[in-house]
Amino acid sequence: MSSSVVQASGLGKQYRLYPSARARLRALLAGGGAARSHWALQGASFSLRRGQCLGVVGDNGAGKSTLLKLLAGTLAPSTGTLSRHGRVTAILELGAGFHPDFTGYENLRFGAGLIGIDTAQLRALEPGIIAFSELGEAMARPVKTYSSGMVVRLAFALVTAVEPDLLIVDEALAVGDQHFQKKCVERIEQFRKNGCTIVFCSHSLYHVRQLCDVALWLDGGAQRAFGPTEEVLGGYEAHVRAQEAAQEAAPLPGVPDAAPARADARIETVRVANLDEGTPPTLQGPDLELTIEVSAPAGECPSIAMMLEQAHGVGITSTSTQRAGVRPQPLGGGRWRASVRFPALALHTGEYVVSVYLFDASGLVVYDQWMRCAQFRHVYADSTPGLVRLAHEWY
Ligand SMILES: Nc1ncnc2c1ncn2[C@@H]1O[C@H](COP(=O)(O)OP(=O)(O)OP(=O)(O)O)[C@@H](O)[C@H]1O
Repeated sequence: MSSSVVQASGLGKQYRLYPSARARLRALLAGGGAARSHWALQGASFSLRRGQCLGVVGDNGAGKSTLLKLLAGTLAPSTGTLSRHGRVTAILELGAGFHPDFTGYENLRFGAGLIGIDTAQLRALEPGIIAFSELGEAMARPVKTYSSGMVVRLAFALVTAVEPDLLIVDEALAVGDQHFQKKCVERIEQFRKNGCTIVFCSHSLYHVRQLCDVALWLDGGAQRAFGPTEEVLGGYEAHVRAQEAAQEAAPLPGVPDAAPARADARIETVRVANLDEGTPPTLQGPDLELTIEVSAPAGECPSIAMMLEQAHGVGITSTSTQRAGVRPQPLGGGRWRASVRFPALALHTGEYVVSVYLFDASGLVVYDQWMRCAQFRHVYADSTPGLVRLAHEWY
């Protein structure tokens, strides 16, 4: 038997938007009408095994909540199929189903029935639920007298009283105080250790990195990527940076404009070693190695330089043969070659670009420049946040 707990195929949710409530009513009564169709989610396809933790990421309005509600069964899909195996518990809009005039005890009984806990089971579970919620005598008060944090505590304690096969968690946990958040995360972690499958939606990429082994990136309702967390978040972070830098491609700092191209002084080829066929290609292996061939005016040994920067972000480092005190290798006929290697490239997972420069012998005149001429993806196995791994020691 397959160990898949969730299997989604082509899952989509379409809403019909009407210009006014009156138009909506008219459409309901008479059929048709001027509805505009809006796809909150389209074509989500993935499967999750027992014990996997999925992080759902994306910009505001990307369709994350819609996907979680479909998985939880509180929304019906417009397209596609979804199969779920075992007990499903959703921590969505926590406490939204509580009745404000009922006491904590009454809401507990009422809520337990809704999530399939019968009276005998609740009797056994109730002391543990109340202890976890830390509500004590407040349980006898109407829920309308509770703070939002107290409502979340009661709801979380109830819905997690029985360990599910699939746990769906949205950002509701951000409501509680730090002490309670920690308890919630510990309980979720415990479930996970016991083999529970978890779907977790968050704007905090840090938490997605900490908790999830797979991630799904939604963009405008469409599934952009699904796979190992670090690979998906790398793509999503590049997208976020691209949006931030959308207006201008920042010029590289400190490099003057190139002189008009001359036939006898130009960059001929730039080659990055060990790239695969992807778009962008991924660097295979830990080293970044670049080989540059140029033409230079007769009798002049040029300086060859390169700059490495984030594809959508900051410059990282630059180096030149002149500064390094290295003479490019003469190939004859005014052609020169230089190679540079960054052993065990000390960058975290992300997309990077290389620009290459040809300077005169003094390193002052830019003969030619190939801006952002090679883009690649670098994958570093450890998912620590940040850009670069600096040498350091803890003591
Ligand atoms: N009931 C609804 N009727 C019409 N459109 C809706 C409805 N619910 C959501 N949408 C739309 O569907 C899209 C996806 O919404 P959703 O709430 O799933 O996004 P999200 O990724 O969870 O956003 P956020 O991060 O801001 O919570 C949005 O454009 C939203 O306006």
